[in-house]
Amino acid sequence: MSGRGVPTTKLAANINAYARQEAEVARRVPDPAKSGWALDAQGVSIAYHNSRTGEVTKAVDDISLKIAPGEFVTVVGLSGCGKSSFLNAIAGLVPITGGALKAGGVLVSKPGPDRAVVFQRPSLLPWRSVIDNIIYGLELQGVSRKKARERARDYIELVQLTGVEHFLPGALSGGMQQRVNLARALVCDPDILLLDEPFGALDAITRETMQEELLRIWEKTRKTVLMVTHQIDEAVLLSDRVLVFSDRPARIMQEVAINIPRPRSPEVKSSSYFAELENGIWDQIHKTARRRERP
Ligand SMILES: Nc1ncnc2c1ncn2[C@@H]1O[C@H](COP(=O)(O)OP(=O)(O)OP(=O)(O)O)[C@@H](O)[C@H]1O
Repeated sequence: MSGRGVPTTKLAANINAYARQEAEVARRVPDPAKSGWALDAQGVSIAYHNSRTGEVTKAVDDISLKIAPGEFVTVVGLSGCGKSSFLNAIAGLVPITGGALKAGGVLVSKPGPDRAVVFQRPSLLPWRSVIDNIIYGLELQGVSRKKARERARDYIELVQLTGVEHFLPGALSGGMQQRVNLARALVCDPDILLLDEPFGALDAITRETMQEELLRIWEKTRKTVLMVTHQIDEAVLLSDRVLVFSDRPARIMQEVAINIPRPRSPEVKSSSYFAELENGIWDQIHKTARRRERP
């Protein structure tokens, strides 16, 4: 890093932040070192190069982050700061241009069944029934339709779609379609679940229901989750840690440990501790927004 001309003070601050993250995770997660890190990002940078104009857009700058197996980590930040770029890089959909990114100890170079992504829009195949949408990924992996359908039953129950499994997606509400999307991701039994504003397209009431559902599903599956959201209360309710990204190019500006006992229910939102966490995160985001507004 020093070879790239990073000032010593900046380097020390990065190393300290990284060490703090590691210590914090180690405190809350029983033994991450034994099973290895679910995600290990070291100095990750992402830049987009427009071959037509020659313009380079730096989206992510020097992000270091370790996520332990079974942790639920959420990223928040201003629109366009680089959140999805970081998530897409972990998914193997966007190449990193600096640093190193490992999932389950293996360098990420392309998408893989160990990482499943749920986007804001369900993008279901309209001609396939609910169950056949859920098993699509399994079929692509070579699992027979019979076996895939058997495996899908548990997940249909988990996301509470029993009774509508033979419906076409067009007959489902937005919330139900997103349940299908979640089941489709979970049925492949990924090590990491990447959620990019999964409830961003839903109305407020459905979103609250889905947050509760995700809490319940996470309790049952204990998947490692990295989620991007614009909803600060959603981030606090669901996560073990919330990362506040700076404005573009994104860096980790603040890391907030959410020490609310689990299992959690939405009632925790009315506690003063919840409000304190939420307000602290909002303050950071507002500061960044004000900086962006300045000419
Ligand atoms: N494929 C791409 N090619 C060029 N620039 C891109 C590409 N994808 C994203 N960008 C740019 O990178 C920056 C970060 O985008 P990104 O989508 O990661 O931000 P975000 O924080 O997820 O935004 P939002 O919250 O609005 O979804 C933006 O300036 C965006 O225009």
